[in-house]
Amino acid sequence: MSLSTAALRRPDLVERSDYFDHRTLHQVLDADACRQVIELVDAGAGDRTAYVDPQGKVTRHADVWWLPPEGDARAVIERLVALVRQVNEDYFFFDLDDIQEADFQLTRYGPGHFYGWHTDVGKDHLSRRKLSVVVQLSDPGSYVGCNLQFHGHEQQIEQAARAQGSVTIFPSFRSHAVSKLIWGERWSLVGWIEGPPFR
Ligand SMILES: O=C(O)CCC(=O)C(=O)O
Ligand SMILES: [Fe+2]
Repeated sequence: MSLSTAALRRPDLVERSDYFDHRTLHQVLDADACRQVIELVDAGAGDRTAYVDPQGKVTRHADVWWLPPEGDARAVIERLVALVRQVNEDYFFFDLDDIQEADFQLTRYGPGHFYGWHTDVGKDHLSRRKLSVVVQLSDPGSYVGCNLQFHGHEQQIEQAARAQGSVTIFPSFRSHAVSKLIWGERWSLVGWIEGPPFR
C-alpha cells in the first residue's frame, strides 16, 4: 500500500486552510488621500534602487522613499497598522509586536521598472517581518503593467487588485513580484508589521 498524504494526516495537529492567501480591503484611501501620501515625500529625492543579484542580473528597479515616522505620515501609518492588526485577528492569527507603528516605504515605478520574485523575509532584522501590506496609490488607468502578483502554493500566479486605495495584506514569507511597468507611473505604499520570528 502506498503512503498517501491522507494516511500521514494526524488528527491531533491543528491545520489551517485560510492563512496563506492574500486579503484585500477596498477603498481604504480615497484618491485625495492617495495623492496626499505621495506628496509626503519630495518626489525629487528618492533613492534610485537597482538590486543586482550575484550573477549580475537586475532583480528590482524602482525609486523608493522611507516614510518619515512623524508628522502627517504618522496618522496614515497608524491607520494602516491598526487595519493589519484587525485583519490579523480575523484571519492570519500571527504573533505580532504590540506596537502602533511600522516601517513604510513609498515606491514609484516608471517605464521598465519592476520587482522580481522575492519574499519580504530574510535573515537578521528581516526575520521579524510577519505581514506585508501594499496600498495601491495610483489610478489603475494611469499605467499599464506593474501588477502585484503572488505565487500560489502550486506555482499558479494570482494577481492582486489594482484599484486605487485598495490595501492588500499577505504573509511576508509569500513569494511575490511586481511585473514590468510598460507605460505611465505607479506608486505603492508598502509596510511590514513585525513580530517574533516564526518557530
Ligand atoms: O510595489 C509593490 O506593490 C510591492 C513592492 C514589494 O514587494 C516590496 O517592496 O517588498
Ligand atoms: Fe515585497
